[in-house]
Amino acid sequence: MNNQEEKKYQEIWDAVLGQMKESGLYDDVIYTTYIQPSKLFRISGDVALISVPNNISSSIISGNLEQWSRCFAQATGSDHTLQIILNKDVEKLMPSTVLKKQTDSLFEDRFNKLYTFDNFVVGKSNREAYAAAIACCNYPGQFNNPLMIYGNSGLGKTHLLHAIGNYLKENQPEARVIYIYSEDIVTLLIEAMKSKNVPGNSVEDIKARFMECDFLLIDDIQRMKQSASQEIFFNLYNKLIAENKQIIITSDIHPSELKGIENRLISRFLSGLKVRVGSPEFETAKAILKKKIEGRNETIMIEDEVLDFIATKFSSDVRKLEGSLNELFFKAILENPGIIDLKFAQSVFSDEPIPVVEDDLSIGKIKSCVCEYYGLTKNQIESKSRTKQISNARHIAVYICRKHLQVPFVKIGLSFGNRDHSTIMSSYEKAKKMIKQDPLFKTAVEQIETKLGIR
Ligand SMILES: Nc1ncnc2c1ncn2[C@@H]1O[C@H](COP(=O)(O)OP(=O)(O)OP(=O)(O)O)[C@@H](O)[C@H]1O
Repeated sequence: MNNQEEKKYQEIWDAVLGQMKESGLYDDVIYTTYIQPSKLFRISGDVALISVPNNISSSIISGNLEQWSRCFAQATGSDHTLQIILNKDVEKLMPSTVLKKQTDSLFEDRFNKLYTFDNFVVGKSNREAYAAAIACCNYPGQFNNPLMIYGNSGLGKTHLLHAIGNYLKENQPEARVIYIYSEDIVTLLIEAMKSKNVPGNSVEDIKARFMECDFLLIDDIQRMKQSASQEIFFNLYNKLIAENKQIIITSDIHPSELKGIENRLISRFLSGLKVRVGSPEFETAKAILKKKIEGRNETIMIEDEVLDFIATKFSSDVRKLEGSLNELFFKAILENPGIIDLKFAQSVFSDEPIPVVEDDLSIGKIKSCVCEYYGLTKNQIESKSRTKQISNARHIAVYICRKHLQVPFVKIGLSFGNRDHSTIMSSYEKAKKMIKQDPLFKTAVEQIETKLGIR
């Protein structure tokens, strides 16, 4: 109930009490003790709920209910059935704190100001999702409804939802936007089901509030698991779509793999646009790191090579990329190395497992092709062996990786038995030299390139 409503109820009830007092029906002490503390709790349709402190008050008022009803009609100008309830039962009719808090704040601006489109680094892995998000802001409900953004944890899905919210606030301030976690919708609907007789908080009321939105942004739909509320959500969802309200949903798995969500709902999700955000490729990961460093006011310098190292090591999850920066700067404050160089970074992350690098497929392909050419195993090419055949094969593989994938030496090193970047760099230089000096070596390189279809 808002303040205005509360004030109105107070005025009505004061008028009713005034008339009843004047009627002389009650002794002064009875009136002050048992009647004056009563309140008009709520008017719902043609029912008015009167709350009283105890059973005695209830019996006294109920004993002259007709007269009370007449006074009430005079005060409000219409007929109502009066129902008396005890204060202690009012609690039961009140919306739970969760429900109240959440419905009150449905349209609140909950967007993290740092999560904007400008701060979102766009690369191959997320371009589609970025473009679709912007399109939804500008053409709501028209093309991509719903828009499902899915992908592993920590890859920027929530960032995009917040970016939409921030963008709309700036460019379409009149747009009504709800941002909500899927489990909060469930809580809200279940609470509404429980308070079905509470005016203002029934399922229909909650649905009506959702219908006021122009954009519904639902984060982490994979957590929506309560079947009891899904029927209601299903109806609400259909109504929103029918009225061209733009729905944007994130999920950490492809919508077709969602568990615990009714098939008919999944098929609705599948009918919209589904865009995946993947792990950032090396350049994007590095650009994200740079962006995050820009946003910090660090005085300590960080060498570019270190960014290569981190971008290679942690690119499977942007949250980990950020975490690694935090860790680096934290350790740098403690140990004061002057500048954060590769050696320092390697020492900080020496316990981290060697990652499976995303582009490994290409590096892996090159390695396999070289191994096949020389009749070696993958273990041999990655080993520390310096026999001519094995080291030549390794130099060629490193050379081709660097030349054709343009990946940093640090990254190649991780795929070659976690070798140091300087070792890989010298392997590459050796290969370049041998191509000039040794025709057999040069032919081997060319034949392998031909086999790989890159010549
Ligand atoms: N392309 C990007 N540009 C800039 N920052 C990014 C990018 N992708 C992710 N981030 C940052 O990574 C962090 C994690 O992103 P976010 O919370 O959006 O991930 P998520 O995909 O929603 O993960 P979850 O599924 O666990 O909720 C955030 O700080 C976000 O700003």
